[in-house]
Amino acid sequence: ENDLESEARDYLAEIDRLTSQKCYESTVAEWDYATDINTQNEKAKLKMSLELAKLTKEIWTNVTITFKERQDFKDPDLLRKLKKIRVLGSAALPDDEYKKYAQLETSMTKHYSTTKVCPFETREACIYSLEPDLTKIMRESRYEGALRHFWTQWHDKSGGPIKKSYKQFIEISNQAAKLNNFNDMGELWLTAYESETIKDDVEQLWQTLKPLYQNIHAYVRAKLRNVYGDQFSDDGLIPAHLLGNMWAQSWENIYSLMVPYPKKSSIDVTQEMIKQGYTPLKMFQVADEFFTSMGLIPMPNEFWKQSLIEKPKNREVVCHASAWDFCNGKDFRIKQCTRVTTKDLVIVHHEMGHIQYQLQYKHQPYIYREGANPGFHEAVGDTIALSVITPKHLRKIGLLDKTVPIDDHETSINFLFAMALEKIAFLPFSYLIDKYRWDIFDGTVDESQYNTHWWKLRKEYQGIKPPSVRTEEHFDAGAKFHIPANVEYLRYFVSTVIQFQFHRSLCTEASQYSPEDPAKPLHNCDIYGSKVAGAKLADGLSMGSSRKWPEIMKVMTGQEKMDASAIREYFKPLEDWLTSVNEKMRETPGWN
Ligand SMILES: O=C(CCC(O)(O)[C@H](Cc1ccccc1)NC(=O)c1ccccc1)N[C@@H](Cc1c[nH]c2ccccc12)C(=O)O
Ligand SMILES: [Zn+2]
Repeated sequence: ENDLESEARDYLAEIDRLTSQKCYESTVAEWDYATDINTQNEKAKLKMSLELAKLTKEIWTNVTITFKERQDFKDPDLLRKLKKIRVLGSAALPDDEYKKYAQLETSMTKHYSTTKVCPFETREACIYSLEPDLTKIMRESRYEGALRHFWTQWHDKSGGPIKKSYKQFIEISNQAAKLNNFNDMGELWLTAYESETIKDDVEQLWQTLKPLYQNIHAYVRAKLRNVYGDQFSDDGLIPAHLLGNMWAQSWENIYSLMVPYPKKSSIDVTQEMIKQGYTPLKMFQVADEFFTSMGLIPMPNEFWKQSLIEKPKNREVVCHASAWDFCNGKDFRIKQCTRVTTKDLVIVHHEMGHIQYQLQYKHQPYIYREGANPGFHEAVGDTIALSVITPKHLRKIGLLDKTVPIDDHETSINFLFAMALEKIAFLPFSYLIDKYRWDIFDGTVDESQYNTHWWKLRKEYQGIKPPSVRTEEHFDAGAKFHIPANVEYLRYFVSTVIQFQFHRSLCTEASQYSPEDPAKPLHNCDIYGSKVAGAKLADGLSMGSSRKWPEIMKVMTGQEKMDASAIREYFKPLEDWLTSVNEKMRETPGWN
């Protein structure tokens, strides 16, 4: 066998040890900063981040010089590892450029995480935070003036001030991409999907699901017009501040304004959770118990000791939820400013899904300790949450009264409608975030058009409009965490589609669903306690990114492709109901 090949294998093993140690130190510094935003922690974080970048670049240099494109290497696994190491990302930048890049990203995220806004119709101090204050107001308030005030305050104060930084950040990002032999950073991001056709595949999925979205949009528009009549004109658009969410990305919070069958149950168990004295810790324990009921890995002791699951009172933190792998196979944490709500119970499962994935692949070499593609990582927790949120499961854990009927048609429509407000409404949003950034990265749009382009896409894909006049003084995309924090977003669109494929496959495995059996519809499936479903999920997750994702998709679902058949099957009863109801209301789907 080629002795250079065995030398390469030994070097890669050495990389594992070197990188894991530096990764641990850098992640600790990152955690200390994210859970206590101050100058000292910021400096330490930036210092460690630069050191990790230097090490990564050193390894890349050795690999590319010593083992440059060796066609004679036979071992496919070795070739896969070398190919992955070659994509350096921002670490390709020269030190001073890298420092600027890291500093910009840190300061934009700090700005987002610490922005405060002023109260409505009172003279109180301007100390309202996004979490929990504005999130609660956008969820609960039905007072249009207040919704408009807090929407405008947040967008003006969080986005506008970082516009210049973002422009610089884009430029340095593209420099990094070019150093990796890509045209722009958008292209580099897409390499994570290892597919020539990912953009076309996503566009195709969107075209398939767009009619269902437009049906939901038409129904919601009609119902909101009944409540906020004067806000509506005949342009067919929905004002963005009326959808129960600061970014109009998921609409489940306005369910109570438009329940299809009001006499039947709903899946908003927030009141019941409060009544039963639920705490954030209890929510995490309930989630952990779901995973272990399927034979999956329990959260380790470190997790319970080190996680930060409530917003501290005495210091600034990055409240946007995240799940952390400290690269040493032992230390895993979640940081979440948890509130006792149904939505946060779903988010707890979402975050714990990330940790479960990290636990499942922790034995993999460092280079493979990631999702099969970024969408897989986002889909794990959401797939579990699809079972948790069913009336059947909520009953099992005592959050839905046993006497409440759950198998009749009306209850199903109520449930599917609530799920569509979360999942279907989310599709155009999760698609346009990166379409927007691809257009900036590839130069289609420059900073003089940042806000115009944002609202062009928001209208075209979501059929929404801003509640107040927006100009190029503003930077409304910057009001969404993932833009200042520079987190790729296509992963959530991919996740929304594939989580239903995972759900259908695991439900079949758990004999909770069969296409022929009308008594076992997909939306009623709860895989809780199914060891066979757990084993199938673990098989896929434990592979990390050691194989191309279609191979792992096949292990988990029997098919290799992303396809919309599962999500369409899940929502089919609702789609039929919506079509007929919209016709009766003479509500024509779509907008011009
Ligand atoms: O952003 C999140 C959750 C945060 C996260 O878990 O995805 C987090 C984002 C993040 C990435 C990088 C740095 C900081 C934050 N991702 C992770 O923690 C994570 C962990 C391991 C691997 C990959 C990502 N959700 C999206 C939308 C979303 C998708 N599914 C959901 C379910 C419930 C609630 C929201 C969502 C949002 O809020 O717009
Ligand atoms: Zn996530």
